[in-house]
Amino acid sequence: MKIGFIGTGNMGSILVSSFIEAKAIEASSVMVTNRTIAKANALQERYSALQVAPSAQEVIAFANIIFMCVKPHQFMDILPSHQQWFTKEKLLVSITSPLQCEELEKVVPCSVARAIPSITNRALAGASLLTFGTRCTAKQKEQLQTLFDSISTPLLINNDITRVSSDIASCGPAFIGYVLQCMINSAVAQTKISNEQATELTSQMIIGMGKLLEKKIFTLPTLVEKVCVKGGITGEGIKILQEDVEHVFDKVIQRTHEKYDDERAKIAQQFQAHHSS
Ligand SMILES: NC(=O)C1=CN([C@@H]2O[C@H](COP(=O)(O)OP(=O)(O)OC[C@H]3O[C@@H](n4cnc5c(N)ncnc54)[C@H](O)[C@@H]3O)[C@@H](O)[C@H]2O)C=CC1
Ligand SMILES: O=C(O)[C@@H]1CCC=N1
Repeated sequence: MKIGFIGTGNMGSILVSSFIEAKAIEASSVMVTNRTIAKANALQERYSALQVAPSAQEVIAFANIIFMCVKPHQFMDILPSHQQWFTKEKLLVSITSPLQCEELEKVVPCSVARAIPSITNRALAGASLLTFGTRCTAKQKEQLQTLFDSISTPLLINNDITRVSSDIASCGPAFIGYVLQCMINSAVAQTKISNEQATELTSQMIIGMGKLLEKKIFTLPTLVEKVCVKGGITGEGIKILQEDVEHVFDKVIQRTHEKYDDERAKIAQQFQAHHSS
């Protein structure tokens, strides 16, 4: 199985590194390209057998599975002009949420799937979100599922919960990372703890919490209950969080969905322009 990557920015590079390190693919079976070729060359420096191509055409011709790791509005810079290279037996995989498989199937003749990764996949952990287009064969589904099994816990999802699932699985590390950084900043500003000490304690806390959940020792609600000793100190802190944080994610989720709708509208225009040209 030969795998191609168009776009080796943040997520393209993370997927290449994770699949190779999980031994799901051999570096010699990978070909990548990127608009700024230096980013693709950086991957070759790490994995010498990996091939770098000067353009998307070589990658599509080489690979059975082609990951499109560019931003949503960049898809139409590439797909229409490369239609003849996406021959029927190939599988195009989009890693971005606003594009739906049905839309991509109208632009390329091959099979299409969507696999939204998470930065957590770089540690061969976390979830990924899979959606298969109508042309995917049983073999292609199995191949993609196996690839993502090696670096994550893949979940099959429908279009109607794509955005919210990606909010949790893919944006979640940024959201929770931001909240934890706020806790560190407040601790440093209000007490004598150093930034280094607060950061180390926070890192160990979140790693430990992840292990509790992984080992299914506690669920999130039982964990909160166990730490909140009746009449104790944690409960006082929780009261403040109830006032200020309880509904904050209503707003976060509303905002991400608004942005998603904007992106989908722009994509619809791009696709409309393509079909009527
Ligand atoms: N960053 C994250 O945690 C996640 C990102 N994604 C999705 O991954 C996609 C890419 O995101 P990032 O990797 O963060 O963005 P990025 O900007 O780091 O990477 C995009 C890459 O595509 C390259 N590119 C653009 N046009 C090209 C073309 N015509 N030919 C070749 N290369 C081209 C750019 O040079 C850049 O290196 C986005 O659609 C995003 O929604 C999905 C899940 C998580
Ligand atoms: O397309 C998405 O939903 C992901 C989530 C983080 C960045 N892009």
